[in-house]
Amino acid sequence: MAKVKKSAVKDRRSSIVKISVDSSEEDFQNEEETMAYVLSSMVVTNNLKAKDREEKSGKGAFRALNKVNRIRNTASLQVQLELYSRAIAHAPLKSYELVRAYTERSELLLNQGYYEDCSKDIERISKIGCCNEMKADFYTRKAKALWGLSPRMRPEVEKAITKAQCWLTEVDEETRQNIETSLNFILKNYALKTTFIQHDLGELIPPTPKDNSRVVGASGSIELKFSENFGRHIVATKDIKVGEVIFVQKAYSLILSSECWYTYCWYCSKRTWSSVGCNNCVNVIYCNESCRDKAWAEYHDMECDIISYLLAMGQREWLDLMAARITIKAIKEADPTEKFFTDNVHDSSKYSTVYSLVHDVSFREKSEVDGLSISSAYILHAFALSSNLLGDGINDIRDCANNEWALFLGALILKNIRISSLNCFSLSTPFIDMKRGDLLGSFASFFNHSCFSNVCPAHYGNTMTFRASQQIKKGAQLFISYGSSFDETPTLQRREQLKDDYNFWSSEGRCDRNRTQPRRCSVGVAAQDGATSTSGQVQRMSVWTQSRFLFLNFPLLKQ
Ligand SMILES: C[S@@+](CC[C@H](N)C(=O)[O-])C[C@H]1O[C@@H](n2cnc3c(N)ncnc32)[C@H](O)[C@@H]1O
Repeated sequence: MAKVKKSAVKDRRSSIVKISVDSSEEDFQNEEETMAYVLSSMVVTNNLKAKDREEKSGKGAFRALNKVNRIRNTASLQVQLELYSRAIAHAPLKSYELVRAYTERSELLLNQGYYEDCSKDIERISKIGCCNEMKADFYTRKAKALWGLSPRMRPEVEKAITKAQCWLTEVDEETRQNIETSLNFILKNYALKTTFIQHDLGELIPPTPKDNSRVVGASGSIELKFSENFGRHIVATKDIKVGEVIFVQKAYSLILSSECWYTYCWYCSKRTWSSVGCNNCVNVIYCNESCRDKAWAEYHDMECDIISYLLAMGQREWLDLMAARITIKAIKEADPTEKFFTDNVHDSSKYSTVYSLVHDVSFREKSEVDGLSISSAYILHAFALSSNLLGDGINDIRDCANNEWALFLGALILKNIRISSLNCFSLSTPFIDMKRGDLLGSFASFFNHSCFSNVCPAHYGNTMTFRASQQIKKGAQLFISYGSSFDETPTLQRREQLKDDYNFWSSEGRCDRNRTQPRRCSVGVAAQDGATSTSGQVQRMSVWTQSRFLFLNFPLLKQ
């Protein structure tokens, strides 16, 4: 589970509205009362206008293009590709700047052996169309990329070469000679560079269990229970073997970390080298047109402007974006008060299941609790500015305090930000020790914590998977670990952290025992069982490493 950074909610940089909230004397009954208080406490210094958010412009695209040209000889490939993605996101649709950004990026991708990605960019350029002087160069690059894809593309390569030759009349003498040399070289002996292989770990995602009649995506070996001590929790209905798939679901919502905004897809979270931008805003990129269209249909049609306004206000935290996204999805589903089992079935793709998640943050530090309320006011402000959800009547954000519908929406946002702060999972990146985002999935949030967890989460793209990392006896509770470095954290510190972040004093199983010896992790157990092993003894791996290891090795376990 991700922990909310306390500094993040305290440090608000916005100069648009200033809010000072001291709710210590107040006793709010519900989220609406809290929002009414916060909204009426706002001091508006400068109401945000439509022109204040960043819009697509040739200038914005050029800024990124010029930068990449300045640092070309020193910057890494990744930095250059990120700048091209920025340029593409900022360039107006069908503009010269967009064609230039795709052209330069396709050249870079070609030189690096990313033939498939290069071909995608070439396809996009041909859809927009480029000027006649660029066409000879364009078809030459196309010929190289096609040949790089497969020697079987030879007929298409030759077609592209013929087209390139046709357009040679449009270029100056020096360029013509260069292109001709290049074309002759392709025809005779164009030496293929090694093709860059992109690992798609999607094939390692286990099949989704279908044998639980009450929980979509869950195995029939588990059920949801409730007790005073643990609240809702998951219990084994039969013996579960190491490696067994417990639960697979598409995350209800996924927000990328800000450092990944122009390198990973905003919809599926996969790394992208040939991104496309949103047709409207400059803030998001997708790995392809299909992810862009799905995001637009599911939430980005509303979210697009809201993110732009939030960024203009200086609100860049994942938690703010997560709460806005969930609220939008709830509005689109339009039945946020449904019970969390609809027709007796828990379906994690429905907002009603998110609505029921734990959201009581009253045990947290007051500044943090107030920070969440203030963030919600900013998000509501962005909703009011960017959509007609609140009608035309809201000129000043303080008006929301007296508007019934605005208060309802504000309360929903506050609830969602609280839910997000208590229930999200970190999304790590295979092979790199880097957090690339945060995920929310409703049923996934019913796993309680144990420092000796028996279930291992591993998320790929926007799919969340949970497998047994130890044998689990019928009747036993299933636990995950809420901390990624708990293996190295002394018991008292671990327990205090859990108390601060989640309000329980961990006493389950052996949580209270001090760890002086590194414990043998469950992969080691699997290895001993003879299922798979690299070294036979895998010890003392962090939970993060363990989950990655499990994720990569379980397909072997199945054999
Ligand atoms: C993400 S929720 C887990 C599901 C939760 N039990 C429920 O009823 O929805 C996290 C909350 O569960 C409870 N919890 C998690 N692990 C626990 C444990 N080992 N002992 C007691 N309570 C625990 C805490 O109240 C914590 O804030």
